[in-house]
Amino acid sequence: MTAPAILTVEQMTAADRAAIAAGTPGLVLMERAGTAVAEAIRARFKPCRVAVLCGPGNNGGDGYVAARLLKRRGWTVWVETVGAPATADARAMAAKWRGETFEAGEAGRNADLIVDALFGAGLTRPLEGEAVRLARLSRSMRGRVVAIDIPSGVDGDSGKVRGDAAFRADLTVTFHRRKIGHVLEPGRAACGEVLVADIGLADAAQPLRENGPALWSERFPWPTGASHKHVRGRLAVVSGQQTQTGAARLAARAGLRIGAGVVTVLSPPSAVAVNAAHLEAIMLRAFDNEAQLVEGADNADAVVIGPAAGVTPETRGNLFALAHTGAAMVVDADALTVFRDRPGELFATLDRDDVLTPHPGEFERLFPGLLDGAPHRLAAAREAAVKAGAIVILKGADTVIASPDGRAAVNVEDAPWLATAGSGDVLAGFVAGLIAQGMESFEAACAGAWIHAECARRHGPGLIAEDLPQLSSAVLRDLYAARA
Ligand SMILES: NC(=O)C1=CN([C@@H]2O[C@H](COP(=O)(O)OP(=O)(O)OC[C@H]3O[C@@H](n4cnc5c(N)ncnc54)[C@H](OP(=O)(O)O)[C@@H]3O)[C@@H](O)[C@H]2O)[C@@H](O)CC1
Ligand SMILES: Nc1ncnc2c1ncn2[C@@H]1O[C@H](COP(=O)(O)OP(=O)(O)O)[C@@H](O)[C@H]1O
Ligand SMILES: [K+]
Repeated sequence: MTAPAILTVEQMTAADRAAIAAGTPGLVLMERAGTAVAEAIRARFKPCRVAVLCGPGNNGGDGYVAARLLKRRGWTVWVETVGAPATADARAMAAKWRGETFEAGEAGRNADLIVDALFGAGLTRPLEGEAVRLARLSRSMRGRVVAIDIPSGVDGDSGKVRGDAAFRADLTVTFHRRKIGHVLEPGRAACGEVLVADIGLADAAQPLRENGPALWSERFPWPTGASHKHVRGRLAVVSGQQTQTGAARLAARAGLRIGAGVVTVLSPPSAVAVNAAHLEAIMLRAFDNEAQLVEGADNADAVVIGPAAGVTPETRGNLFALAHTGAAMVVDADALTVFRDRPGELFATLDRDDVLTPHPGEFERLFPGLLDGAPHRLAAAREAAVKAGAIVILKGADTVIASPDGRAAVNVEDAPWLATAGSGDVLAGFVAGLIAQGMESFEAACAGAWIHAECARRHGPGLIAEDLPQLSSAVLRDLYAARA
């Protein structure tokens, strides 16, 4: 089982060319593409009046095919063009279309459903003129817009809108694999549901992967009959001061739930009483200086440092001290922010199996200008991983996980319920809990991020961070039942 790849436009074009070179004509690929679109529409909508908006390139070519096939099934269909067909394949498909054709804006009637076949991967400049008007119209047609390949105006390589207008679709039918523009915002939201249709192409090498069990489940660290708690993995979590202890406990609980055998909260003296009052299976050890912290983390396989740790010199010192213990570090929140003026010191301390878990604000503090300067957040995360020499989880609706060795994955399913205080602390605990059990750090980061989002999806509205560790049990049970 391999996780589905996510391609750049160039990789997609290469796959397309390879198929044509191997003997499948472009027209056959286009017929398959248009067929997939027509089938998807027939599966989701009742017969209605359809306007297929066809651009000059091969995206328009797919549109002519879909129009023909829907009309053959008795649907009322017309084509509205923005530019005459300009590629050989699009011209051939336009010639096979025998129905009504208008220049966009001249049909003089309204459709129940519009199919956006204006531009796909080949969009080279912002939408103009009539295309802009149609893109704006699509925004007011909720429930009635299908995009072919990608909503026109969205850049396939970044998810960004070229210029200031792009289509918004309810369903996007793309081919072979998702492209980056389907998974990164705002393109991701503009796509609506994404259906990936197989048109018989082969995969490219070293691509971005969809994050999901196929990527890591074969190497998930399940206990065996010979396991005992110390073998299962030891996790330590550094607590903040007296009034800031909840975040560390959330991380600790998450680590325990996800299977670490022994979890210890390492607490400054001021916070020992409050931590003690709230911990049961999780152990507690006080530390008053770096030496005691290292002693407390002795034998830990992984540590979490940062959640509500305090943006203080002590947090920096604690991180440096833990870096020498041999435990893999998951560095989150305050332990990221505290290096804002000296990120190089953090990077010099990290090993390649350490994990940084910044949200975009923390990312900007460590890698100033990188998010805005990079073509998209995947590229930013990849560059950050190389710079830091560690795994980077760039959090958000479209969470990206990147390794300095070039591997990268992205969460493709929505989990908006995670936008709640403390959920990031739980993520840090999940990831560290998996690393403690011996899972390789990139795969642990991917598994932690996917399980985190899956917990939220299963719970839905009303989720609070405290719910997440408990919710992981059902997700783990299903993964366990599905293991090979
Ligand atoms: N790859 C595959 O395997 C398969 C791909 N398939 C399909 O092909 C699609 C990609 O086709 P494509 O490369 O022809 O690009 P597409 O966007 O249709 O048109 C580019 C044309 O538009 C023009 N143009 C660009 N921007 C413009 C603007 N703002 N305003 C006006 N014009 C603009 C641009 O002109 P230029 O900039 O070059 O002057 C060029 O002439 C893909 O999305 C999928 O649907 C399937 O058939 C199955 C197999
Ligand atoms: N709209 C969203 N959709 C999916 N996940 C989200 C969304 N908003 C936030 N998240 C996730 O919620 C978590 C929030 O973490 P973080 O910002 O560190 O919050 P906190 O510090 O309160 O724990 C991250 O894992 C992030 O990816
Ligand atoms: K399109």
